[in-house]
Amino acid sequence: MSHFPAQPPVSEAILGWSLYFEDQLVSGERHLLRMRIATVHRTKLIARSPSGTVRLRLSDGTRTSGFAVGDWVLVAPETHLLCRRLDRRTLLQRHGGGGHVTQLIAANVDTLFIVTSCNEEFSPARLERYLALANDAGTTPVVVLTKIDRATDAESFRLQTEALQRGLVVLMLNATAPEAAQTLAPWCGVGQTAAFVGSSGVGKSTLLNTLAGKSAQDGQATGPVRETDAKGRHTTTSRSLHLTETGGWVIDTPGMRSLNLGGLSTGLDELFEEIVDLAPRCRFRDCTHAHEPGCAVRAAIEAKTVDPARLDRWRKLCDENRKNTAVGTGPRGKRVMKLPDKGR
Ligand SMILES: Nc1nc2c(ncn2[C@@H]2O[C@H](COP(=O)(O)OP(=O)(O)OP(=O)(O)O)[C@@H](O)[C@H]2O)c(=O)[nH]1
Ligand SMILES: [Zn+2]
Repeated sequence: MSHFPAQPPVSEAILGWSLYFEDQLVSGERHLLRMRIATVHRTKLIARSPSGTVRLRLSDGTRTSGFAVGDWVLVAPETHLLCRRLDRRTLLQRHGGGGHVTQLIAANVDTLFIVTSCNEEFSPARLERYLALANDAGTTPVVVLTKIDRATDAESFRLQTEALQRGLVVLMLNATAPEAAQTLAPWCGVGQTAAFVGSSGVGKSTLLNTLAGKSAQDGQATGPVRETDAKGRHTTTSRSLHLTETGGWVIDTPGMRSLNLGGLSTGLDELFEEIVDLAPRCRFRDCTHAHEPGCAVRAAIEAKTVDPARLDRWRKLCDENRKNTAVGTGPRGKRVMKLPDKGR
């Protein structure tokens, strides 16, 4: 029924299999095939196995929305029936906003390449959202600054980016140059998985094609499956897993325009460490760093060791996260807060 272009055979190690997943197998599961979800559609799941790509058979009632690109699954050898999803090492997920639906972006991702350009597209506030997402998912964020060939002040973009999180790796490149693959190669080694996020036009597809050794014609521009949305428009909705020339995997994440934060645990603390670290030195344990005497954060702002804009954005993101973490029900304007449903 479905036809797929021939895929080169790969080993399980290249596919990203590790002890973390091996340890989850129970007796009676060793004969099952181990595959990684390559694309998630509304009614079907496509998986990558060491020998190629297959469409999985799903038992009645299986909802594809519970799976993410990059997931490891166990599959019956002959029938290709999906038996079980293994626990994820990392999970990138997006909050729907308004407190409701969480959308799975990708699973078992080691590195999140956050792509932005050295031009007016650059926004510290947007980068912080992606960083919080990466931190919370357990993935390593790497910011990729593109279009350095068109910028006269690329260095200032690098400095601004490095100030966003302690120890943050920032790469600078021209996405259209072949050397770009070399710059990203340390995060794309055998068995490693990376995902790309960023606004439209920053160079994600260009980088993905370079890493996967594809030309623009057979690459990402024509790669994703197009589906028709509710308004009859064609939108690129599917994320997919691509093998890189260095033995790693990259996942593109089309259609991520806005990024609402919600349900985060430690992601924001890691991002705003310079502020969080100071709080225990404030006179009051519940200091809001707004007007209280003896506030260590305000003192640091006075001393110019903390950027006041960071304090503002930290507050805003914490508020947003808090608001979206509890699900609002009841009529508008009179919100009854309740905790998110169990087992989601
Ligand atoms: N000069 C230069 N052009 C670039 C660079 N990065 C991307 N471009 C160009 O910018 C345009 C958009 O790049 P894409 O790779 O399609 O951007 P994208 O992030 O995949 O965008 P979407 O598919 O809309 O999400 C293309 O014409 C690229 O050739 C760069 O570093 N330097
Ligand atoms: Zn304070």
